[in-house]
Amino acid sequence: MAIKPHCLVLSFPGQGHINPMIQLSKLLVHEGVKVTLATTCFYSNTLQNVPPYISLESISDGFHNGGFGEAGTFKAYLARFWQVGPPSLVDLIEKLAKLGNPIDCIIYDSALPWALDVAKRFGIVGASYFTQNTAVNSIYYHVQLGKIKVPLIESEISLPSIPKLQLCDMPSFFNNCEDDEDLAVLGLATGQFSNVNKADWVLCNSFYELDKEVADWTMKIWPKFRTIGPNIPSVFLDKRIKDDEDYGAAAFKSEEECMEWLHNKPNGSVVYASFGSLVPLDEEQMREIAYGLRDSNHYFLWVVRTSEEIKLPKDFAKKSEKGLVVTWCSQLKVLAHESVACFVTHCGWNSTLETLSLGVPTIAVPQWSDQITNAKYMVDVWKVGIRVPIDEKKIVKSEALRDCIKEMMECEKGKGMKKNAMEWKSLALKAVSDEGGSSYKNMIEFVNSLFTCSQLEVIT
Ligand SMILES: O=c1ccn([C@@H]2O[C@H](COP(=O)(O)OP(=O)(O)O[C@H]3O[C@H](CO)[C@@H](O)[C@H](O)[C@H]3O)[C@@H](O)[C@H]2O)c(=O)[nH]1
Repeated sequence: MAIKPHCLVLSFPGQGHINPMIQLSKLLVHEGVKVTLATTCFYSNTLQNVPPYISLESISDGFHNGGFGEAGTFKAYLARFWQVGPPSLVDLIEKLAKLGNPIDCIIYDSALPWALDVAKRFGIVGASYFTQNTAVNSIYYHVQLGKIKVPLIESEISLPSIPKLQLCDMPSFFNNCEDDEDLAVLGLATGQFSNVNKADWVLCNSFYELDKEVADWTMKIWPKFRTIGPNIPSVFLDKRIKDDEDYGAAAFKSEEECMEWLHNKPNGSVVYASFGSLVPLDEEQMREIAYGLRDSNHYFLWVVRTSEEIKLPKDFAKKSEKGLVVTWCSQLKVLAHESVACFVTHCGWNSTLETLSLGVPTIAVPQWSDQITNAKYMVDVWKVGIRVPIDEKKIVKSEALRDCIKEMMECEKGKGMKKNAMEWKSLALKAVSDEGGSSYKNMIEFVNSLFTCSQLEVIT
């Protein structure tokens, strides 16, 4: 007879959220926990290849035919979701209980704080899961407390356990929060902390060694704060989960042919560029990136999502002697490929953890939100990257990008950053290793607590 706790893992609809949460789900299953993964109805229908051992369920956000797109604005989307989501989550929990599948714990995306109230209503464990950097979380927490104001008046800010940050290193909203949409996203970011002090656990997709000071500080605020990352497919780090080489939750289709293109390039010769799943670039920025990559005269592989392709300059070939543009790729396989030398990145938190875990130095072109602060850490704290300067219109010019690529690929500075990135790779691996790694120990502590929680299902 075996006893398995049952976790409901609830993700905000978005690639940057579902990727680490599905990875967390796989780890839980590997440690003997039963997992149901849930996200919104529309988003769950777009997911491809969720592993069969994870049940997929959905809740309503009020927009069954098109998620954000149908809502028109992000503000309207969140308002409706916050109204419809909680009762829909209640229905799901009741449905699973009726089917003989009661939930023992909800691990909810910290962006959905109302899920904790639902967990409390059912008397089950509520664990908040943060998909962003601990330092960024601390910044938003201080906004929630009213200790930092937006927009920021000071030019520099000092927070406990974080290096002094200039205004230009703070999440984008501190500089530019003029419209309702930015305010809605800022509200989402600070709302993560509205009730987190009541959470039974506060989990974070990071690892202790990456930022010990802020992790120690956070543990003083929330004693049940634990770093359990990097939550990336196992093949690229600890290899504990067999054949786990893909998140399995892509809403985009990967163009696998780019792997063949990479195989034919010399080791350490290719610049990989991607701006994640969400942020649109404006046409001028797209043109400057295109020419910067081209003029570097190095091989480049660039991900331009289908919705962005229209903005490519008319004279820019998607396939040329030096370059290849694809609409999506298996980013981890690309970063792990020996021909890839560096990563031109928007510094989304998943891309940041992935590049550190695979020892690839970065050329930072942050766009928005937490990406700005992640870039600061890449350059000044972890020392794995160069940030491309912006002009007075906040555009990265092609010459600036070209020069940074040349510096990374052709100068001693680039070699130093590669060395540092390889050291982070080794620390990330140690953190998830089952031989006493910090994230591994934290994960086991959390899982063990689930095995002792009250509403356990007995499986014969
Ligand atoms: O061709 C591609 C491009 C991306 N990815 C994956 O898509 C994810 C992208 O995530 P991330 O790098 O975090 O970027 P966003 O999609 O932009 O993520 C959003 O969510 C993140 C987590 O909250 C935030 O840090 C970002 O600022 C926010 O834009 C990563 O796992 C990538 O490996 C691919 O698999 N193939």
